[in-house]
Amino acid sequence: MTPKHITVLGGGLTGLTAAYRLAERLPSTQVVLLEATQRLGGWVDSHRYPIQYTSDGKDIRGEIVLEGGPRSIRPRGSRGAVKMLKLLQDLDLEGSIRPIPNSHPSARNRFLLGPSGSLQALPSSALSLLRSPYLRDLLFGGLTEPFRRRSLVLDESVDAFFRRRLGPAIADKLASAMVHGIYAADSRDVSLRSAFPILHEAERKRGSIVLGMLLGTKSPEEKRSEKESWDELGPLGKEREGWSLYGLQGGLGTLTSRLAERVRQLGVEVHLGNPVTALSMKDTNIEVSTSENTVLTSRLVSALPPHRLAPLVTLPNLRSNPLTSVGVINLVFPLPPAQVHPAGFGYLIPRSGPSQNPEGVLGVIFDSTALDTEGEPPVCKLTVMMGGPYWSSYPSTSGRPMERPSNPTELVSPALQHLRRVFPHLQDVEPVLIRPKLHIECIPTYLPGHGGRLRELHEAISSGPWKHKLSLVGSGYGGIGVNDCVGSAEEVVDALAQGHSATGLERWADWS
Ligand SMILES: C=Cc1c2[nH]c(c1C)Cc1[nH]c(c(CCC(=O)O)c1C)Cc1[nH]c(c(C)c1CCC(=O)O)Cc1[nH]c(c(C)c1C=C)C2
Repeated sequence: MTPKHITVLGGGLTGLTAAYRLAERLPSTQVVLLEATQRLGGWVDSHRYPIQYTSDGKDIRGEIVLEGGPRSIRPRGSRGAVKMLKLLQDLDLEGSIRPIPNSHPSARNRFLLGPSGSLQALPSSALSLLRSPYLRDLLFGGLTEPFRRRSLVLDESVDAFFRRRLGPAIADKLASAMVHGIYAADSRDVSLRSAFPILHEAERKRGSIVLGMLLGTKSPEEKRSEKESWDELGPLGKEREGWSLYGLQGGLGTLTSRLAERVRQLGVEVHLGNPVTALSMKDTNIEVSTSENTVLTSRLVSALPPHRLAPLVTLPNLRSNPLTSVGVINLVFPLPPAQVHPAGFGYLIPRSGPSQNPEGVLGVIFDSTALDTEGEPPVCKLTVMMGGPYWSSYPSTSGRPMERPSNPTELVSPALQHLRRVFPHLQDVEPVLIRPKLHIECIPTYLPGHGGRLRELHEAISSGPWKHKLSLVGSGYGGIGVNDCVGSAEEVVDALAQGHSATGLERWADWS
């Protein structure tokens, strides 16, 4: 039966996608969207800024886009990748897609910051591997990896997995940096199976990562259904094969703004500044109390981070994962990027001690060459990402807790200090624009055992008072990427629109 009334909790990308699809696919259902803050869009944070400076006696003016949160989207890899492109098509945003081709410097040139403070290119081809400082570690790790024994443990940390299969050098240098760049967390804390399921599957099915990558891990049925869903996108499904990543004109905020617009056009009741204070059952309905009013609803779709839902419901495992906080500092220098850094995506910094990395920086993005900046003045845009595991000791593996600043402006001086050490050319150049942001508890750290805990949560919803009433979506559960978030919302709405019930956690029902 079609629910009469559905309330979506949380107005970030996931909640907006859920509200939009519900309103579109269930036109006779009243959809309400409750957002605690005064703004829709969540961690997506794109802004346009005017820029003006003088260079060689010339007055330079223009506008630039800065991203304080996620900035690019992968056109492959996760279940949500195809759903994201379909969403962009349905929102008439196909023309705003700015692809980064596979041949673009940002796809090919990715760096690690070495212990001596110099940039080391990550190999992107067989030839570049031969010149890579990681040649020995990668060759030794890669050649011996297929002969290493499988683990009997159900889940382990990313660090333990890489150490076991590829040796300590790869675990310390590459894996720790990769986890900094995605989870802003310590690789010793993050579950391999939840964060990189493809690597877990490669070992389980082929006994080796190398063989898994060479031979693949998907069944013919899985490959066929994946191909069918890409084909449904029409020519775009083919075009995206040539892309490494894509952005959107105006930044990812273009997507959340369009969603917000459509949600309102479709008649969704949007309440801002309205945090939920209590949830309780009233016969077959749920009473949702907020600081302002009370709504009686037949179903809830929660896009809240699990720890925010935890005080409102009696369900297990909602507080099991810690969250990391990240300092994101956008800096704009009045110089052409080529005078500062090599063209490329940016660099990540492996786990390092206070003498090498006193500021606790995780990585730096070369925004001017990482994404399409057509039409912008020739400035050098850099984003310094800092904090994460260096600001927390949970579960105490980082070993060097630094105090998290309380005010974003405190991030500026360490970010500049770091950049001027790596790029001495910036020593005497003042930025023309600085935008520091402190994202408190923005990314969940999926600890080992996360999948098993999601199974318990799924069972608790399916068998208790929340049965047929509550769906969970968003980055707290099945993936932190923008594709994952959109994918989770789409899957739940698909089920509801077909008259099924969905906890949103069905994928974990058979986790063992
Ligand atoms: C606020 C900081 C974020 C950090 N990680 C994420 C955010 C929002 C989430 C994230 N970052 C990446 C992925 C994987 C790709 C995906 O599924 O979308 C996720 C989920 C990869 C990534 N990391 C950085 C960029 C620019 C990208 C996208 C490009 C790519 O996939 O190759 C840079 C970066 N992000 C963080 C740090 C510390 C960092 C350092 C340079 C944390």
